[in-house]
Amino acid sequence: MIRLSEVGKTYPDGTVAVQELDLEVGRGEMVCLVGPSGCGKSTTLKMINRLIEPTTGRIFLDGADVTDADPVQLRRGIGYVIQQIGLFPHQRVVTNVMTVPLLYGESKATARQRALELLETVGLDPATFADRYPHQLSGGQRQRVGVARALAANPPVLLMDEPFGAVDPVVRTKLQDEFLRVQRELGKTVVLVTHDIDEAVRMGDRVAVFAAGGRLAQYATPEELLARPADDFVADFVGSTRGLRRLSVTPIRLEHLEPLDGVNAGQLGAAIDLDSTLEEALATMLRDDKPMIGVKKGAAFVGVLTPNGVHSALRASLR
Ligand SMILES: Nc1ncnc2c1ncn2[C@@H]1O[C@H](COP(=O)(O)OP(=O)(O)OP(=O)(O)O)[C@@H](O)[C@H]1O
Repeated sequence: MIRLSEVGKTYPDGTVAVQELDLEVGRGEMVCLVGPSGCGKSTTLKMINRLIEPTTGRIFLDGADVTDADPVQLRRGIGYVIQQIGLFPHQRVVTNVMTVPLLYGESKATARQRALELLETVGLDPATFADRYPHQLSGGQRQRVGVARALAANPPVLLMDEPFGAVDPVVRTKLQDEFLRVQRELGKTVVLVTHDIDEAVRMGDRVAVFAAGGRLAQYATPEELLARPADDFVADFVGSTRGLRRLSVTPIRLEHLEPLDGVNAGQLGAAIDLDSTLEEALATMLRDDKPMIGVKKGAAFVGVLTPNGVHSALRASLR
């Protein structure tokens, strides 16, 4: 869907922001670009919608070279969400979200209807929020409006630059969850820039770790990245607690469960779903102060997970 081929960007003052970058993002995939400050993440993102022109290399969108496209036309097909969301301060929330569909020539009634639906999608009750002005919203709510506005044109591709940056950790997790849900529902192709490795492994189907000068240090699934960092730089960047982080990206599997027979109900914490991560499982055990938890698939119990099971699952994910 998106392909960067030997893309480089040297700014006029000689700063090499990105060098020889090769990167592919599949249709419907969510890719996170992560790395220390100044390593070229935003530059890379902005080259995809040509807010910045690459110095070398080519960028393809659906097989077509983006440098052949009319930049304005190109950007209409690509949603763009930034941290300083850039809402129009003197327009109501609903009008902010309607802007792009109106630009496309949709009727006011259709655009309004769509804007109201999108507010609902991003978890803002239209009855409460549609007629407010941006300054009457919290930071997290404003960011949701930003996401709704980017979705309004129904673009197949979304570029997001630190979209959940300016909010506290609790709201941040909530926004991430909501966005993951929206993404699963709508199947957009997303490239998301973040400096937060936790956000990257939580959100990304794949994670691209950038090093200084826009060098791609590793491009892998979160599991792979945390289990097998490609070099010392990546190992250092994902941090010495990567073992703990792996809990959040490793699923529970049937083969790591023990049978339910013979287990005393008093030993069990609340049951969790087989789709949960090891992190959720361990968190439930700790919260309920129980040595094991029941695991369900739908309504049926399928077994019991113990800390030993968590350990085996982590080890198995390395193989
Ligand atoms: N217009 C510009 N002119 C010269 N250098 C620039 C320009 N824009 C960015 N840079 C430099 O290019 C490098 C990459 O910047 P970029 O914004 O892409 O990094 P980033 O990884 O997104 O950083 P951050 O996480 O801090 O936002 C930095 O060294 C930055 O100072």
